[in-house]
Amino acid sequence: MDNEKHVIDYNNAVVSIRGLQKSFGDYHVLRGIDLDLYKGENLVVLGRSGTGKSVLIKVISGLLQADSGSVKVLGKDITNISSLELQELRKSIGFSFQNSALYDSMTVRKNLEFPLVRNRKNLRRKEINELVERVLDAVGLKQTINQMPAELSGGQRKRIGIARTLILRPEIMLYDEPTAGLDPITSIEINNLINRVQENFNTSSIIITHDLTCAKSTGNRVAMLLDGQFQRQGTFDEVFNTDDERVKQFYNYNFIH
Ligand SMILES: Nc1ncnc2c1ncn2[C@@H]1O[C@H](COP(=O)(O)OP(=O)(O)OP(=O)(O)O)[C@@H](O)[C@H]1O
Repeated sequence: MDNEKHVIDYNNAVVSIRGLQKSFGDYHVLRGIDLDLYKGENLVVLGRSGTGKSVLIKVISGLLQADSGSVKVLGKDITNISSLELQELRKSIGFSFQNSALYDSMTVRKNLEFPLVRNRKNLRRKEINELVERVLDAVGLKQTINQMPAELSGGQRKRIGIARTLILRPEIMLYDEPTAGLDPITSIEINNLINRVQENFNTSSIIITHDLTCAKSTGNRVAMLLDGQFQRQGTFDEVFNTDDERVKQFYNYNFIH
């Protein structure tokens, strides 16, 4: 882990999106998205089911192509680069999937080694072992190194999934529903982990969630997708301090505590 003090640089956008549009057939999902993710910040993206939150982070990570608009990631417009450049850029982006995406037939150690063996081919065995132990320590699960995913709880699997993403030291982390399907106490552990990752790995993150406790405890800023656009952005309190019925309804249905 890095010991340097974590700071958010609001003059430096690591992701900068303007006028992003994305449709599937007649369904116009993203209708002119403008969004900045600043260096070192945790930005929470909220929105009802089906509003396009996952589509947005798939576009940012190059898994889906935008129809129009610009999507700059670490200074490069990914709508306008070669597939080789995109491949290179994607090494700086960590994607934490909703289902943790672990390989069931591999131990925790092998799961964590997998991205290293694939992406950093000249590492020595000792270096691989050290990197694996370091990320396991960062997520507080050193004792699980020889276990199989099936032997872990849902919260532990989630943490191993995050560790596997962190092992390549991404500059940008994209978390898709990090607390989905977890009980409230395990969810709080994941929220704390997201904050520790921000502090200790100096990441800039987009966190997609329905969980307003997660949004409140991890988000330096919150952006809410409404009708295909970010119509509200600001601190948690700024976003929800409104008479907009759509926002009030979202709050009332999603806030547990
Ligand atoms: N590859 C695809 N092909 C066709 N339609 C798609 C595709 N991906 C997403 N969609 C549609 O785009 C819309 C937005 O999907 P998305 O998964 O981004 O929603 P979401 O906001 O992440 O929802 P949830 O909170 O339920 O995960 C949905 O109606 C979905 O069916």
